[in-house]
Amino acid sequence: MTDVNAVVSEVSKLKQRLDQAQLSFRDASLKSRREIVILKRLITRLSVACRGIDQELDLKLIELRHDLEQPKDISKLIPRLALIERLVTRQAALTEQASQNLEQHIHLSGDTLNRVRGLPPQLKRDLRNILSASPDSLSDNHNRLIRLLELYESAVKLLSNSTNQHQSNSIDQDVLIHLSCELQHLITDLDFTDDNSATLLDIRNKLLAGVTAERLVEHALIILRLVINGHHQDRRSTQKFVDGVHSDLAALKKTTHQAVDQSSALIEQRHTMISGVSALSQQMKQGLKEQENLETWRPQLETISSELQVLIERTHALEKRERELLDQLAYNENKVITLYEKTAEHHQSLNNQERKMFLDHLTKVYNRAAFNDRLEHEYRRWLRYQHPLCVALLDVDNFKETNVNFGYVAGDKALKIIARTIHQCLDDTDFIARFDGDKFMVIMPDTTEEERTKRINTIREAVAQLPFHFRDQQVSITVSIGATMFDTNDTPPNIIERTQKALNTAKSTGSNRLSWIA
Ligand SMILES: Nc1nc2c(ncn2[C@@H]2O[C@H](COP(=O)(O)OP(=O)(O)OP(=O)(O)O)[C@@H](O)[C@H]2O)c(=O)[nH]1
Repeated sequence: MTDVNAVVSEVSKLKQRLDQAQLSFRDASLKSRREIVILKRLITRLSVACRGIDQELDLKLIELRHDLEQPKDISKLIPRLALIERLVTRQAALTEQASQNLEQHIHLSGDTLNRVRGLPPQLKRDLRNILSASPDSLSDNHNRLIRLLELYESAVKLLSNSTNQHQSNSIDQDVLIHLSCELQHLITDLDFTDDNSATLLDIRNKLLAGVTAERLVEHALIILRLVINGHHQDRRSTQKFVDGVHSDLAALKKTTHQAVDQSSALIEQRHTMISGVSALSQQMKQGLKEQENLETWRPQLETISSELQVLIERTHALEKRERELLDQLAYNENKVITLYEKTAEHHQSLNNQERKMFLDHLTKVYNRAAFNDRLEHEYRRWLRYQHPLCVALLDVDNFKETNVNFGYVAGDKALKIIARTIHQCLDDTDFIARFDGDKFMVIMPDTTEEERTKRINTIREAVAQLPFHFRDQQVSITVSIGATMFDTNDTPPNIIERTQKALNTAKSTGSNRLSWIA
């Protein structure tokens, strides 16, 4: 019994242990399933987090996820997990390295940007903040990098804006100076003798002193208005003149026509009268031949006499009308003479206007248009005769200073005196023109080398000796000269260019110099 009881108790213990073992197995298997779920979730998250960083790691994670879905012995996956662990560890090292590189690049690029000039202070402050921050993670560095890129973008925009603005400003400035010079030339070519001369002088002086773009446009508009008004005035006065001539001619035509009609009528009447006189004379002749007794002839004679009397009276009337006709013709002749004088005057004033178009209004020497004409003319003569033909360009030295120190009115005065002095040093066959601003061109045809060199040097010395007095100061003004001769294939444009080159050489060696380019 005891054995049986012992066996029973043993069995019961065994059963309890079996139950316990079963319970623990169930627990373990439950735990294991939970752990597999957690592992799966972890691996899925890891795949998502690491996707694209390392291809091998991506592949291994995909395989592991696939295996985890299979009813396999988990322990078999341990080598795979170990491999993934190695790959992840390797990737961590690589990421650390990349992070350090990124950090270095951020500092390098930041320093480069910091050295760029002209950036606004706020941008520099932001940049310093980025560079001084200590990043805790790769994503910190990513954020810094993004911020740095934003600063670069702002800097590039700012700099390209200011470059464009600078370029467009400098282009505007060049265009402005060019337009201002053109406008000055235009003013110089306008008529300075009419009511607008004060306005034109005022504008020219302002342009010389330098103007803004808005002012330039305003001045250009004023000049345009003056030119249009002048044109209208010219048109009106020409119209008036032509209307006057036209109505005078119409009146002349009418009176001349009447005179012609009257002359024809007078001729006819005279013809009738002559026929009458000749008939009476015939009657008298006949009577003298046939009549023997005067007393019987008397009544007939008295008729002839009274008819003659009538004819005489008609002749007087005819003479009176002829005199009137002559008066009318004399009046017409006077009218024609007056008309001729009027048109001759008009012709003269047109000629004067044309002459003025070729004169420089300030210095009263010829202007550039006249110079171009004359140079062309002399060039054609030179082509034909091959005589020595010298052209020289004279430029007042440092003339800007004269304007700046003593004002434009003093500058104008100096230009006038210099032009006159150059003119006085020249021969009658020479030619002088104001070429541009403070530059004069001289053409000397048919001179020997000695003559032209002497003449040019005389001009140079004469100008240098001019006693200018501005604001109680004795001022010395000099000119530099570039000269050349027409040769072989030369044409007017390249001669002008060569005088300019010669002048530049003269100027490069100082003031009051002469330079020749053969
Ligand atoms: N008073 C006055 N000045 C003029 C006239 N036309 C041009 N100018 C001035 O003449 C000066 C010419 O200057 P530049 O020829 O460029 O220079 P510069 O001072 O003479 O110097 P260099 O020619 O190098 O010796 C400018 O200041 C013009 O404004 C004018 O009709 N009257």
